[in-house]
Amino acid sequence: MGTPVNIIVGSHVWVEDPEVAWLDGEVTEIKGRDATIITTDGKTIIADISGIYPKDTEAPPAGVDDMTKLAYLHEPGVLYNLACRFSLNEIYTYTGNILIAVNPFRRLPHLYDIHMMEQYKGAAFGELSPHLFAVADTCYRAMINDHGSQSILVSGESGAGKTETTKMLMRYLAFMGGRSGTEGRTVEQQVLESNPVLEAFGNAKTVKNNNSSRFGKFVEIQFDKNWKISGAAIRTYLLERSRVCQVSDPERNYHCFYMLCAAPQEDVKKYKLGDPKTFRYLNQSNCYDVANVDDAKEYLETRNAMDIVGINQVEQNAIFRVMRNHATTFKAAELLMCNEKSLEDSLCKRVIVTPDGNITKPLDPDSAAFSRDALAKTVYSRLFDWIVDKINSSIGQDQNAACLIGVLDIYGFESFKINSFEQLCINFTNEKLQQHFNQHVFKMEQEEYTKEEIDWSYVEFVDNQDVLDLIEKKPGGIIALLDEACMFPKSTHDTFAQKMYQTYKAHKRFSKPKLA
Ligand SMILES: Nc1ncnc2c1ncn2[C@@H]1O[C@H](COP(=O)(O)OP(=O)(O)OP(=O)(O)O)[C@@H](O)[C@H]1O
Repeated sequence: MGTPVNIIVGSHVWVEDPEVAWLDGEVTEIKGRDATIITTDGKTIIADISGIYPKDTEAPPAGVDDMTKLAYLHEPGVLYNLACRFSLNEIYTYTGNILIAVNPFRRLPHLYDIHMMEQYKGAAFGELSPHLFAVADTCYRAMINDHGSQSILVSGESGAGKTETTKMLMRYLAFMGGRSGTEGRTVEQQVLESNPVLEAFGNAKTVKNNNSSRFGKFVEIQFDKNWKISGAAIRTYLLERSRVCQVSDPERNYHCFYMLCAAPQEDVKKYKLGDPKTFRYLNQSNCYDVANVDDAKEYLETRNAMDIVGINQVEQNAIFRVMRNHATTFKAAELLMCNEKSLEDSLCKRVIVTPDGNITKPLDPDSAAFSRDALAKTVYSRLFDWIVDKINSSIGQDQNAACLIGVLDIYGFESFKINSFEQLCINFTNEKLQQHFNQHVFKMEQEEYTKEEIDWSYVEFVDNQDVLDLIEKKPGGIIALLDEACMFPKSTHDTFAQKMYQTYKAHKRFSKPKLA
């Protein structure tokens, strides 16, 4: 995007650098497609002319508060602008009506206090410094003025600050639409207070974030005809199930397991607990503690938060009993309140149905371990859904709500050394969101330009419809192929991979890995 410019000898440019991403410098020579650049820090770099970008030498040193004010809107220009602002503690920057937040990794309480909220209340968008309160305020006013529901999408990679941002957005909406002087706990208080419970069961320490949300969340705040909050609902998506049985160093399983192991003595006895190092699902990683987190204290706080969101003592007991089902089948059966023999049989034996009757066959240890893990994952994810349902019924929904504001806090794109079905789902979701974004920002903008007969040929963007088709098309997409493969008893990972290589041989969005 931006105005195309010719790069000539003497141009100030950005050139890619493997260590610091981009370096700025001056072009001293151009031979064919090769440009020689002397960087500001004295390096000489020869780069292909298509990979260098013009630098705006007249840009203000403090950066600009809206990227649309940049002379050149390209990656190095955007990053440099964010860096200039960040060095002055300005963590927010606009791109039109989109807000970019850079994680400060330290508390900035003055940014979010009540005085700040007062300032943004009713201020026109862009009038004050970029801030998430401005986004929430615009959203609230748009709901009132257009009488229409609104939503805010919070996206970014793990650790970028999505959950913190979501919490602040909710605080602002509660500030605008909350009811004062109501008896008991208000809807908005309950929504905010449900965070510690959801985080105990849905968050874990990962490489990137000590408190990483391992699920997506859509919080719907409902408003009545006086534009006061009248109900709320929390919907969750894609809880990472594999973490329940598989954790690699230096990550942890879900926080609640470590909290439970650090519970007071009477609870430790009741749930037959012990040192986390003695549990298979916890000891696959050497990480048991998180810096500045006291699991014993968190346990008590979580129980307290459960009281607040309406999960009673009997239910809390049941939750912790179910969670603590991974040891021997004897303890698991007792805690799950089921018959020990039936549980053992269902994990260690397989029933084959034949015309002459059923044959029961013992499973080999690997297959039995697979059944055990499958049970643990299913139980945990159902428990999580149950907790979310419980919170929702305790908060209460307003069936007659006039409008709602939704805040979506969902995983960003993920690419690990080993990626599973979970990453496929997460990345597919993000492709969908990307398309929605494209449609919203670019396609609508182009229509506006066409209507006003303005040339928009320079507004380029990559349409990802072909990526979506590759994954979701019925029939022929990857999900459809996988569905089919799951129905063949003889399918293996390998036969499925071969099928994909063959089907998508010529697809430009699909490539076969070089190593098997
Ligand atoms: N606005 C902020 N002010 C101060 N600290 C912040 C802010 N945003 C994020 N942080 C810090 O960064 C950490 C990670 O942020 P957060 O958990 O919101 O990331 P996330 O994008 O939701 O990550 P994940 O996808 O892994 O859940 C927080 O625990 C907090 O310490």
